[in-house]
Amino acid sequence: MIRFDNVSKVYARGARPALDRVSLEAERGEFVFLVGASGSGKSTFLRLVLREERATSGKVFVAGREISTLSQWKVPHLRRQIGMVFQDFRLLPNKTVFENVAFALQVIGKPRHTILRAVPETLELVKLDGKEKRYPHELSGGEQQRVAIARAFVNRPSILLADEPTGNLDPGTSVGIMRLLDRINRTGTTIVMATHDDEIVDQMRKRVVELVDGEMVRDQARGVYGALR
Ligand SMILES: Nc1ncnc2c1ncn2[C@@H]1O[C@H](COP(=O)(O)OP(=O)(O)OP(=O)(O)O)[C@@H](O)[C@H]1O
Repeated sequence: MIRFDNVSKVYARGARPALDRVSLEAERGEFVFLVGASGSGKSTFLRLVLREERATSGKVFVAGREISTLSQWKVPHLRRQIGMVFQDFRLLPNKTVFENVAFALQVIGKPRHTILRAVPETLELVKLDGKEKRYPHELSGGEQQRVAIARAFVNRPSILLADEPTGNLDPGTSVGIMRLLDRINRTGTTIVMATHDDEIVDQMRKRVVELVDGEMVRDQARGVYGALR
């Protein structure tokens, strides 16, 4: 589903690579934690999958296509297959819960009847049915993140990328968010989650990929946050 072949990313000439010869394959339906210190290259990895950046060298494959050479006009089609969740939720403050989720379908031209079916279904999945009419400021942080996840998933993408989705949440709320991501993963969605949350990584026992200064130093099945020594 996602494959990196010897991928490097250098942002400015002369600077050290943000990603350094990374090779990795994530199959359909896998759950991968990306861990590493601040600046180790986690967000760069996610941006390359989304084609927000292009690899300086190496090849990036997403859903069977080599995307580093994908022409710009095909990028929106690529992004429809990928949902993205952020630490800071990024909801539209002047839209209700329903409208925030519906908007993701409107911008890709889905018909009204699809929206009226898919949005309630997805809000039920994230357990926010009954709160459709609330505005983001009327929700807790955990609820806002559920809206953001509903928005990312409403189009049923094959890949969900999450950049520190529990970074602004307390431990109990984070566990709830992880249960939800786990449920989404079980529908066959490939998930790559960048995180600093050691407790969550240790609880979930999923594949762990660790980056240090852009290099992949560990790829561990059913892994933990810190390497076992
Ligand atoms: N747009 C950019 N231009 C230049 N350098 C960048 C850019 N984005 C990231 N970098 C550099 O690339 C390296 C990797 O950054 P990246 O954001 O991928 O790390 P990260 O692991 O996601 O960090 P964090 O955990 O703090 O989010 C860092 O040295 C950073 O300064």
